[in-house]
Amino acid sequence: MRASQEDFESAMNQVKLLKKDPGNEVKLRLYALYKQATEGPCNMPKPGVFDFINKAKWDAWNALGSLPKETARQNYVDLVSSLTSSESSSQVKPGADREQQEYENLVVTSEDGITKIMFNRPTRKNAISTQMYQEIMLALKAASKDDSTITVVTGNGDYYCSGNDLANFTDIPPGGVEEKAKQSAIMLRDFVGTFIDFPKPLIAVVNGPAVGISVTILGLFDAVYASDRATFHTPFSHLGLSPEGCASYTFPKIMGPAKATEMLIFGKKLTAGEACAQGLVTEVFPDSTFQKEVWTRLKAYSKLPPNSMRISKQVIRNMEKEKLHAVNAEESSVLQERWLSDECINATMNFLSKKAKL
Ligand SMILES: CCCCCCCCCCC/C=C/C(=O)SCCNC(=O)CCNC(=O)[C@H](O)C(C)(C)COP(=O)(O)OP(=O)(O)OC[C@H]1O[C@@H](n2cnc3c(N)ncnc32)[C@H](O)[C@@H]1OP(=O)(O)O
Repeated sequence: MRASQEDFESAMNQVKLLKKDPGNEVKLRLYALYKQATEGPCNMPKPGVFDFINKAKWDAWNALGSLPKETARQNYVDLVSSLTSSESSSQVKPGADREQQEYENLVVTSEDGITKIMFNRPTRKNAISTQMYQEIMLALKAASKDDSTITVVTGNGDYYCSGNDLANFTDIPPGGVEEKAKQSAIMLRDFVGTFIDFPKPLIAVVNGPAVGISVTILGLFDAVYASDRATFHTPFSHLGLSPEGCASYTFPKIMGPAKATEMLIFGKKLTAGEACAQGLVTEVFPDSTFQKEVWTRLKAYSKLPPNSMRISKQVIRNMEKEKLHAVNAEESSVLQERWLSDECINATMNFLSKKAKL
């Protein structure tokens, strides 16, 4: 069942009762979802650049694109529910393993045996900044030790994730671009390694389009549920790059070398249905019932015996671990060179100077 008007109104009241300020990103998200749910797609003229507050609100609302009113209403109710439950769980067990760490770019909640890690930069289509890579690693490490039985990764807003934040290329340290490439290769290897070693069932709830590294690492998840609005795009050649996230190994295994070539070399964008037919996605749901159906199923899975699930995952995955770490190291080292290539620098500059989009 979808969130009713009554659920929506009750969520609006609960927001007023929040004890803790949820922070500007979340408040903007609530504003945008409220406007989308009540008025539909953004219909206001874009405020001037110096009208900071209204520009931020406009950006947040506009970022929701053509998200249907009902989905926005549901997402609003879900977001409020995650805020209120994180407040009440920290009241019930302060200082215990349910304690929530503060993240700037993620919303992490733990409820019903499920830890949910939600990418939370909707105005940037959830692009992964350097800080966000670190936060995702921290959140996964915490989830591996908490008392939840399964861990879910999802996105806030109309996108699941638009991949690496291309602005990461502009933050060059005193050691120069070579030093930046070296540090980035280490960070990338650690980031992907955290997924390879994750001990519990790891599930992606792909709520919208997914790009780049957010697609490649899906090969390291245990199940991938997608809305029929989701697409899967790895435009590495267009960006002068090469695959990461172990996709050079997992994708040919999952879908066969020819289909993997179309995605990883030619940058073919797959619909959710195509990705499911090729084995990258477990199941596709209509967007209108996506959240409801997926979370009902996940709640049922989270009640299965946790040790049995962990051990089964080990049995399924452990034989591959050594190979996956070797692939990860090789992909990261190849990328370290690629980032310094003219092909990559030109593609990134074209995007950042707004001359190109995917
Ligand atoms: C020296 C070496 C340093 C290396 C550091 C790297 C570290 C690890 C790297 C790991 C390897 C990962 C590889 C990848 O993930 S490759 C994929 C990269 N992603 C992209 O190329 C996507 C780029 N974005 C787009 O093409 C479009 O934004 C998109 C199609 C996703 C959406 O288009 P739409 O028109 O719907 O929305 P907007 O473009 O208006 O987006 C809203 C604002 O968000 C900004 N945005 C979106 N995605 C990104 C992104 N990936 N990086 C940076 N910014 C992004 C977009 O620019 C808009 O901003 P403005 O409102 O300011 O215009």
